[in-house]
Amino acid sequence: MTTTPVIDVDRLNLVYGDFHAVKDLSFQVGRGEFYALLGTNGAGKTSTLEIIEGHRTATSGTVRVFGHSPRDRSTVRPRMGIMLQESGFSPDLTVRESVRLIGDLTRRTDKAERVLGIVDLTHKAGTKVSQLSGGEKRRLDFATAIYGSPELIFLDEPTTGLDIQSRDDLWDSVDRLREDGSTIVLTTHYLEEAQQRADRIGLMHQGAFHQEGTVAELTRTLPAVIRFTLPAQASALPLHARPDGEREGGYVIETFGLQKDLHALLGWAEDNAVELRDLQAGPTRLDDVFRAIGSN
Ligand SMILES: Nc1ncnc2c1ncn2[C@@H]1O[C@H](COP(=O)(O)OP(=O)(O)OP(=O)(O)O)[C@@H](O)[C@H]1O
Repeated sequence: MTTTPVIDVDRLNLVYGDFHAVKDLSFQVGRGEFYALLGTNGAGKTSTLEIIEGHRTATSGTVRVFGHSPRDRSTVRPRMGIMLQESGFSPDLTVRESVRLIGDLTRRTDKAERVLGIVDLTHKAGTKVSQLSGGEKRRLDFATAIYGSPELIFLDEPTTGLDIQSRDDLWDSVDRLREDGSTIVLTTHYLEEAQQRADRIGLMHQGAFHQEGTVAELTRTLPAVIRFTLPAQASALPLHARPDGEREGGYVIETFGLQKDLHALLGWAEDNAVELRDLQAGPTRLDDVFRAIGSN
């Protein structure tokens, strides 16, 4: 990376009592990057993010955000938007007051009406937080994170509890922020959201990286999969197909040469006048990379 990274984590360790939660973790996030920090439950993602966000002190190691210590709040906080897993808004404040409070805290300038419009909460501006639905609270969290269009935005499980339309709207807003140059750090258990958007993924397990890289780099460690169903009367099997186990008459081909094997399979079906039903073919999904964590 030629320019100073927005986030620079070097041999970070965090110990809770006698439990080593984050172990010698090092990674960087570049300006404008969309970085997803993913992992199994208890892997250490939240602990790591809390240190980067300045909410928690590391046991050892160095963390720099925009070249500064995250504990240097007055320098760093105005440049960060944070959407935590659980919002900490006072239930007695109205929606508008909550947004303005974050504005005061971060010393960013913006209009509450603008961000409330983005998350479709304009009509709730005068409503108390305690009277919002779960999804509306989540949208308020997002509105406060993007108030003043910060350079660096942390999204911790941003779409949990959101309906499809709200999810799409949220990702549209994130896309626009990225076009304007914002850096995004995402944690989520909805892996397809990360798979679709992240430039790079840090996949944590038991306090350390299991893998780090682009989606393509992570998924190419496992074979692509072709699935299909054969009619009962089919006598021979194509290529190295094996029974699916989950579907009667279903077969699976695992391959590191997807295009070549798919071509061969279609040729075999043509030559043998066999109809391949429910044919699906595609690269490994991030879910499969996750499932493989425990097995290697
Ligand atoms: N305050 C604490 N005191 C002691 N142990 C803690 C504390 N906070 C977290 N832990 C432990 O540290 C480990 C990492 O927790 P962390 O919340 O960072 O994981 P995570 O990757 O965010 O998990 P999840 O996906 O389940 O939210 C867990 O085993 C957790 O039980």
